[in-house]
Amino acid sequence: MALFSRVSGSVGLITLQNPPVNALSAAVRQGIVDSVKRALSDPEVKSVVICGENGVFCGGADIKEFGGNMSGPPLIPMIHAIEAANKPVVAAIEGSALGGGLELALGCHYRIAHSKARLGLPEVSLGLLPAAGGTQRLPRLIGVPAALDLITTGRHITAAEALQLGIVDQVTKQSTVNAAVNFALNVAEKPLDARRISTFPCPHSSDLDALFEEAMQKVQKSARGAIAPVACVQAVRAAATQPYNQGMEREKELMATLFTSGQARALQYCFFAQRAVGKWRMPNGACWDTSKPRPVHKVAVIGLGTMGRGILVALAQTGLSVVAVETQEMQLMEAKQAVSGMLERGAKRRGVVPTLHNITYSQNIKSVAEVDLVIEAVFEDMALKEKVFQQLSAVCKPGTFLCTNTSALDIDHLASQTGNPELVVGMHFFAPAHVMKLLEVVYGPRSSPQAVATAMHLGKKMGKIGVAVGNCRGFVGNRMLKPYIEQAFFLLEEGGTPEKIDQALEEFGFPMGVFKMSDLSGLDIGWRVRKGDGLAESSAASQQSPRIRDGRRYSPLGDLLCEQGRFGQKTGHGWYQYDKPGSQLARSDPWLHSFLEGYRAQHGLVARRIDQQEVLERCLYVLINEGFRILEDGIASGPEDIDIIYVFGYGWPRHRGGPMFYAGMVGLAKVLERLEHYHQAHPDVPYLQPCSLLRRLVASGSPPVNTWKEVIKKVRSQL
Ligand SMILES: CCC/C=C/C(=O)SCCNC(=O)CCNC(=O)[C@H](O)C(C)(C)COP(=O)([O-])OP(=O)([O-])OC[C@H]1O[C@@H](n2cnc3c(N)ncnc32)[C@H](O)[C@@H]1OP(=O)([O-])[O-]
Repeated sequence: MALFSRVSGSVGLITLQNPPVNALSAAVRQGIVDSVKRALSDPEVKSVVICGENGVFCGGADIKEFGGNMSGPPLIPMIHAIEAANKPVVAAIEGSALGGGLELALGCHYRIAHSKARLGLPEVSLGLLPAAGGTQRLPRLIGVPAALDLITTGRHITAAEALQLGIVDQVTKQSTVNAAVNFALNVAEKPLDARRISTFPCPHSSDLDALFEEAMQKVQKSARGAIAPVACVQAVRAAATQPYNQGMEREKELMATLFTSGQARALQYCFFAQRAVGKWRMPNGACWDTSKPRPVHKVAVIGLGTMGRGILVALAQTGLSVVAVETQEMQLMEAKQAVSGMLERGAKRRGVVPTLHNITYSQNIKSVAEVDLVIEAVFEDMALKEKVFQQLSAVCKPGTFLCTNTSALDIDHLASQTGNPELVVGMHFFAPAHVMKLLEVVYGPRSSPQAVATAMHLGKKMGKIGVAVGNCRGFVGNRMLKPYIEQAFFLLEEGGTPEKIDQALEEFGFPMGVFKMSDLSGLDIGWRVRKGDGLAESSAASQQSPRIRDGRRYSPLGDLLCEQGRFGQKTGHGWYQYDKPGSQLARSDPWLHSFLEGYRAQHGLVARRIDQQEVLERCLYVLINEGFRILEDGIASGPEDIDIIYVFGYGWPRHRGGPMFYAGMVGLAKVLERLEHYHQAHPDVPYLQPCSLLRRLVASGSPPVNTWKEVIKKVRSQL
């Protein structure tokens, strides 16, 4: 709702009230409409201020309402009525003015912002556009290039930038409402014609066509198939080329297409899923309410390879005091130089002072004795990690949390190397760790809820999106990746090429296909794991057929490439060729194609044409199938966990909502039918066998993704 009051004698104060962000729900819109009417009809009121309760102006339209039947007064006429008012209306912006919140402010005649406020039109990240006049007013106010930037990226800007762009008239460090009321008193009798943004001409640059052509190419390149950024450019183009009313019609038309699109549903699902995973819950019911994090003042990072360095940078940037341990002197010196460079560059970008002095470097593990939490990031080798955990357990003060950055190894086994297994959790960062948002917080059967709460809290402080998951080989992300990569290898055997398979996945929306990704991360990593598992035996040494392991189909293609020293980008050759070791531009490699032909001939395989649909179905449905197994096993507490892990850690296109949401969009029955089909064709591939949870969901009528948790609970209670 919205509260109306009269302050300072003649100022009508309208306060939006809808905690926590004063979203424009039907009740709030009704409250604004009623309050504006009251203010305009009250002769004692000479000017009006609109503000939000509890230090937040407005977080925009109520996203929860998008899924249902919209009721209450619509936004557009409400904002028009404010702009058309014959008494000055001032927006007092504290906290956030986002989406419909900023559009409401743009309908006001003046805008005053607190210096800490953030403003923006982030609708594009929800698959929409600012359809309450935002695409038409903002270019008229700040010009086309700046408006295009804000509307197509959805980025939030500071009050200082908003002032510089001309979005706000004044920035204050004091009480914004007081400043706005004083401002309103001063402008009470002033004429308003020059303050109604919809009447402004849109500032024109000399070559509009070239400007929009360039903007369109830019968004199409970065959108990876998302339609909202394209619609945003089209709507701003209407502002630049058509009268206001026609522009509004175009905005409405484009919004109607976006609003009902699957992409908007997927992106809005991601918005809520991201917030849902922050409210983690362990199978025993532990969550924030029951488990408070312990304060962490001093942290240690053990091992300063690529991952350790990234983690160190992310920690130092939070302002925490960090002890960095690397036993090899050369490696320590190199790391120190690299980390300082990363911190300096990061600080320069953000216009802050680099936090180099937060770090103490040491070669001695005993220097971690006084820290509150350790993150181990040594080489991915169980014997080495066991030793480190035994040492940590001996040297750390009682109560120190011991975390491992392993990407797949058994957390419980590592916990068993220590005197206090309840203090051990996984903190699985993604490379580069100071950039990537995702953090899998992995609890073993003995991890205490407080250890999980502390790791989740520290992750949040580091700007990460933490997802708490159970312990199993590869946890959630890498466990699901295994069958995905396996299918890609099988498709190569059957006639595919790395180029065609990658192209199908990139057209789906991944930033890079499976083979380019594998070249980037290094083929030797998977090879080492397969060797450890006894799978990647050289064909001469092996007693079994090179294409079968334990009665299951196996593809030795990756192993064969590694035997040739082709480890990907770092060696200049992998599934593609590169100009030199370390180069990033993947080029098709004729050697690889003739190698594949020779391999097929050797194994009596006849290449067939594999279309895009088969690539997507086999690679993605098998990954989704493993996601259902993870849910069934209770490793992830809900589909949101899996989806957020894939969107933020593995490049799954956000506008497709994550693998589990996508399965719902495709139709669970269809996913099941295609898996059955492929499993029949490849009975020796167990990953293709549909998971029983998927069967149960289909049998229970394929309920929507937000109700799966209930079905899973029932399934698990019956076990
Ligand atoms: C014609 C249409 C044109 C206009 C379209 C729009 O305006 S589209 C909208 C354009 N606007 C946006 O895209 C802005 C979206 N919002 C944000 O970016 C951030 O929430 C924030 C920066 C406002 C506050 O960040 P923070 O870290 O302080 O807090 P937090 O993020 O944790 O959220 C706290 C709680 O509030 C909830 N909630 C939040 N916003 C909305 C909403 N609009 N609606 C409903 N709910 C919303 C959120 O789910 C969470 O609920 P929970 O889990 O506690 O039950």
